[in-house]
Amino acid sequence: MADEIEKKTQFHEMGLDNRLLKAIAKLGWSEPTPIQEKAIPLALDGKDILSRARTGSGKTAAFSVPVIQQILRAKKVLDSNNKHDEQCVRALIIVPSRELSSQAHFMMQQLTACCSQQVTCVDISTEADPQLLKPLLAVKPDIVIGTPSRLLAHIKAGNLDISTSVEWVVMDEADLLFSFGYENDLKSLLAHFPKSYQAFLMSATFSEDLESLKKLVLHNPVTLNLSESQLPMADQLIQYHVICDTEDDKYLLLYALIKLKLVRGKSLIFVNTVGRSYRLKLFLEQFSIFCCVLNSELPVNTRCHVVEQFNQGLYDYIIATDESAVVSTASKSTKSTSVDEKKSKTSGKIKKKKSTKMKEYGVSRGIDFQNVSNVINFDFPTSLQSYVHRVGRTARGEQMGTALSFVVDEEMRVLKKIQKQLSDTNSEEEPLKPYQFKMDEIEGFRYRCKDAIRAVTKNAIREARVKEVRREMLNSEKLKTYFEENPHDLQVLRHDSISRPVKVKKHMKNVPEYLIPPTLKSMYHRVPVKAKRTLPPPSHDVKRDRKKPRFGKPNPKYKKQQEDPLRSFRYVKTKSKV
Ligand SMILES: Nc1ncnc2c1ncn2[C@@H]1O[C@H](COP(=O)(O)OP(=O)(O)OP(=O)(O)O)[C@@H](O)[C@H]1O
Repeated sequence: MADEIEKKTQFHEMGLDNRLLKAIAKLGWSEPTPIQEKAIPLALDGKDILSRARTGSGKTAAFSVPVIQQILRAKKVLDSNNKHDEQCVRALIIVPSRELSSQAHFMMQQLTACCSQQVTCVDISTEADPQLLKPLLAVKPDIVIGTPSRLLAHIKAGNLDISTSVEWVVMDEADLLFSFGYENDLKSLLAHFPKSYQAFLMSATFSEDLESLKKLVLHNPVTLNLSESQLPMADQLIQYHVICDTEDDKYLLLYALIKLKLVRGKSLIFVNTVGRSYRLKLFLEQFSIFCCVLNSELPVNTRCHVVEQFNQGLYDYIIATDESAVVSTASKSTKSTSVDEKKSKTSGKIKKKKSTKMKEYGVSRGIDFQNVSNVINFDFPTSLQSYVHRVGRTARGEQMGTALSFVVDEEMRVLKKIQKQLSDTNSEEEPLKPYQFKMDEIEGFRYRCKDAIRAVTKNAIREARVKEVRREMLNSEKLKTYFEENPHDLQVLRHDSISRPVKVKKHMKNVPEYLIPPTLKSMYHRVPVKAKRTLPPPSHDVKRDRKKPRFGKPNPKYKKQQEDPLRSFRYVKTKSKV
């Protein structure tokens, strides 16, 4: 029987260079993920690949490993022929956003840690001015990573020539390249490609855009469409939904879950609009629950900074806005109603607005937030795609994760739809299990909660948004010289940014004993009170806290799960309101 079980190909059986194997070992990866196991050998065999694998399944390394391996191999051949001086750009990694560019660069750096002298890599999305990166490109790094527009800008500026030397082209998050509005840039870029090259298209979803790209870029490709589910299995990712009677109940529940330490570890909280992200941030801050916001309004520098700080453990909570879902629904309904159609035909403005929004599609999409224990859908997403991408920010790689969705009456229809779309035909269980929580047990919190909701006025939200802009100005490289010459302006700006739109209420930081529900008392006191927040705080490491299962194989020794209140919560198999 055991012989029948197909043996998994390990990294060391793929013919990889020792330096690469050493780097993989350093990352603590004991075995390849399914997409890596399939894609790496095919790529090393010279095949073009179109690959779809679920979010968080290790696609970045699935193309990075073979690219590095082939560069090492090519260099070995050159060395043996004494052609040491033939340095050139050999691989292009094309990504749809600057965040993803620096992420792919970071992964490349980690994988080339033991051969960084031999394989060089540059991320050209860091600087807007092509001239600033000219010296870095002049030495012809082996791998160049960037967005289509930045690559094109450097080609046009004469800093980069890809017409003869490039042997490997990768398009990561390929389906987004078109929806981010890069179609024309991509087509122009293609005109600079050499006649023959090996190409990989990586994506978490198959779409029409991907089909178009496939025709443009790939030659006779192998299609890898991993038939795994869109999200990790229930032993790695546990999904709950909780029905809230009113909008205020969402605030009450989140506040109580965090304060009662039922939500532990780093969490991403998703809302549907930018305004709501500031509203929630200001609400939570009154209870000394500090978090940062991530939305498409923020400049890309700030967004990268937020992700960096979160990954370093400076914050435990990010409130992310995922307008993509709202926008795509809006565009669909525009198509389906004749009245709206007329409107969009007559009003060029509407169309324009839509396309800029599409460019901003999902600021969190594809981002590898590190060690996220929980994804909380404060607002329920409006499509399956959006749900999958949000929830895919947790339980990444081999880690465990929990997704908890708050649902009010108006969101019930979408919940029902997503339950159906995600359900396993062999099981009667709903994928998003009902999270049993007795709201009346936290009634005592309601008075404080109402008070805090009231304090978040429209003015306070506007001030919070302005504050972000001020902060951006303070961090701006471009304004540095101006502030050096005008120190008074800098002082005023600094002073302004200290004030808070809504006051932190110190007495609301702690939960008095009488508010703790009797059923939760023992659990509440078992969890050690966090050390006073100083920067950097002790980051909550999921790896440390939770024994992880290997890919596809749950770890039987996994015990700590029972200690995490969210994961160990028992759900009752009664039908929810859905
Ligand atoms: N073989 C492996 N073993 C364990 N962890 C891995 C392995 N390969 C990658 N990882 C980790 O898994 C996480 C997710 O990887 P990656 O960002 O490449 O996923 P992805 O498939 O590109 O996701 P998305 O579609 O959301 O961008 C990363 O933190 C990475 O370090």
